[in-house]
Amino acid sequence: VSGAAANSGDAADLSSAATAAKAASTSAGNLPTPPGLSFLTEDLEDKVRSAGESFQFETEVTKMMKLIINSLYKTKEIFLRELISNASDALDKIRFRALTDKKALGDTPDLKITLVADKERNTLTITDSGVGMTFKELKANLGTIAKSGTAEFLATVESQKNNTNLIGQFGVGFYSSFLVADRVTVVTKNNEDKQWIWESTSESNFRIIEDPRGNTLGRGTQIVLHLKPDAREYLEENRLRELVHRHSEFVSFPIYLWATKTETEEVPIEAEEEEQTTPADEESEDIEDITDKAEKDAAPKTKTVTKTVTDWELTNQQKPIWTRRAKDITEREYNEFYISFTKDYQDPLTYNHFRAEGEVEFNSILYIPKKPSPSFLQPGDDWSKNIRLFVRRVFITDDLAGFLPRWLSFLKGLVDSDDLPLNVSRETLQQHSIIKVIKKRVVAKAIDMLRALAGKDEKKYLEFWEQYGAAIKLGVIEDQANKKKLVKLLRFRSSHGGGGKSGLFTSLDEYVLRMRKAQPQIYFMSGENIETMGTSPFVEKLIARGYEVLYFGDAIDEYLVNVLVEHDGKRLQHVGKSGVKYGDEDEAAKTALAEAETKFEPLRDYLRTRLGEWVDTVRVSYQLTTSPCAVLAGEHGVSGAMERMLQQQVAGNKDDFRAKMYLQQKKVFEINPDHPLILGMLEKVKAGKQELLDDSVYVLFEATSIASGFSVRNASDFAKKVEVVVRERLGVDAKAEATVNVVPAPDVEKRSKKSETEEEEEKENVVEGEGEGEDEIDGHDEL
Ligand SMILES: Nc1ncnc2c1ncn2[C@@H]1O[C@H](COP(=O)(O)OP(=O)(O)OP(=O)(O)O)[C@@H](O)[C@H]1O
Repeated sequence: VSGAAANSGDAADLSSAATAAKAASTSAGNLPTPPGLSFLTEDLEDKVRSAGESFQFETEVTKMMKLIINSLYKTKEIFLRELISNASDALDKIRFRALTDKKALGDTPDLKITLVADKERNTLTITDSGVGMTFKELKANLGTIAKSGTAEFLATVESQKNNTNLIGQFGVGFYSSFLVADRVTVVTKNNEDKQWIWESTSESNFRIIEDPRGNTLGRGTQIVLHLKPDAREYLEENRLRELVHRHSEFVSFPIYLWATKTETEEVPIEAEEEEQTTPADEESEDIEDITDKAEKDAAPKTKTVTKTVTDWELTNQQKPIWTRRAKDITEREYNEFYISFTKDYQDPLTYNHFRAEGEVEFNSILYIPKKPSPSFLQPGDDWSKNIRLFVRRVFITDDLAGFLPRWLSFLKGLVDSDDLPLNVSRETLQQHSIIKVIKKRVVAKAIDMLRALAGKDEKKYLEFWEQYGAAIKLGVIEDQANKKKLVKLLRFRSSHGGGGKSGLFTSLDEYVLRMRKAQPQIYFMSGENIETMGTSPFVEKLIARGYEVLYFGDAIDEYLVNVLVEHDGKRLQHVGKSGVKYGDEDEAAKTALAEAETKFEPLRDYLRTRLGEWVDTVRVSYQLTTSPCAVLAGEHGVSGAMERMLQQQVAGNKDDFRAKMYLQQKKVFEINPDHPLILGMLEKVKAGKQELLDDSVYVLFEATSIASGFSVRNASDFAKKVEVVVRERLGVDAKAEATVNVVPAPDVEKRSKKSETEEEEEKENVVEGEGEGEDEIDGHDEL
């Protein structure tokens, strides 16, 4: 091959380069060239470098490449999984197209992936007969980052430097080639275009040239990786075999490795060889002749020889795992399939493989990942690609927006339908009645899977609950049809079994089983953490009496109780809200309460007036034990946690009248008739000394509100009143003021006005300083 001719650049040279390439393709590298594949020659690659049109990578791509190289250097091997997965996607696309366009497969009907390692040239070549790329696609797909959300992803990963696991959760795609290669050449041929060559050395640009050889691929894409010195292991057949088994076993197209193997063969023994081994003494006796003849007949006519042959070796199974019988598949196979299918870095938490029969027939495997995606249940999360749809083993789409309800956005898997037509259009797919039935069945099966897990393996279910509990709660709120089943999957921390941090999880059914005789309500407390909920005065009393209280600590719980209302005929009752009933209140207790109400009437009157701005009901309660009083939300009011959420809502939208209305609801103030403080207050009121109580009552009310889970209304007022009360307690004059000794600041320093150049210089220094890292905080005036 003439390098000079190939480099000179006119049309005649291109055709000579093409002939040269074809010739070289018959003897490339150390192995015989695989039949049916042609490779780029070095001079043709030189040609691309010198004559190809140059393009800049999008900045995002350069960032992505750097990130991949810096964070995945320890798991370089994933490049092969990524490239095979791209090849498989491209094969899926052409297979799908061929469903409606018979000519799409043309002269390249074999759908396959091949791997060829060339030790001499130090290249690994991955070829597929997939859909290929047009010039436009090539330039866009391998030069920009088309996927929305990638910028966001880049920011997340960058903020968690070297978080290999995080980056592993996203397919890193084609750019992972640069983990092992310092130069990558891509040859591609799409039915709609000519064959193109793309080339890059991972710097800021890439080149594209029309392939001077014409169409050598038929259709598809060939990726040539020029391996870095430390990536030579990927030239070893064994290593490649092992990687395909580990990461790409379940790719549904055949993956062939061009490999050597030793074969043994029986070959006839040559004539001379035979002579050497046969005694031929012509002088011998007849009798000996006969023996010799017998020996000669018995002597082997063939021998075993071993020889090395090079051939395509099929490295993967391809029979889709979901079409096999569940009892023949090991857990390991399910897990490996999951990893290759989702590109997760760890095994799933659980899975369900089933065949639906009846109205519609389909196979499905559903998986629950161990950890949800970082954007799980966040605004903007997109889970439309979580379920892949196949029709009779043919991949149809992985874009099924609306297939899974939001609460199931963590579920991953596939559905392979026998009933949908193969040429179903992706656009109208969602409206297809069969899809609607499949959807329903999948949701039902997912619920079954969770119920089975909860019933079979409580520990694992709680592991699930810790990660996805909010999703189940969301399901109860949003999925009316499945609400009943989902309620059974709810778990809450409870005062049963110790409370506090060790508070065990319980289901509502278990709670109901433990309910006391005549107990009419399921008691719960809400708040930010279990410690404060567990020590609130309401909970305290209930626990002291032997009742169980559930702790609702998630923001979503506030919405949940609005929808849940009751379970098994028992109303859910916030213990910090008006309306708690025990069911054992007898006539005697009722009379005692009525008497106490009358006894405390003067104090109740006084409190209603003093706290009238915030409280509309003051009542006596025997529900308090050691606490003198408690603040509750009225029946239509909201808990402290909800109040804070609403406050934020109002801060963001001043016109949110509904939220404002809730916030304006007055509270219920309960007093403990057996508490000495309350009795003392009653005495003072009866003696007409209310003014002595004014500040203390206010302080008591605010402090009790805090203990009951609400926030203090006016912190500075509260602090002032606390001071008043403390002064009283210490006998310090209420009007005495602190001696203030104000030290005046030094005089203004005289400075001359800065020249413009000085100011510019200063600005530049500040900008430079900002770029130098977070530690460099010295010298900032504010600090
Ligand atoms: N072998 C191939 N044949 C055809 N097109 C390809 C091939 N490899 C890559 N592409 C195209 O280039 C695009 C970008 O590939 P890349 O691997 O970077 O991302 P991706 O495959 O879209 O996503 P992922 O991150 O899941 O791999 C692909 O979407 C596809 O359109």
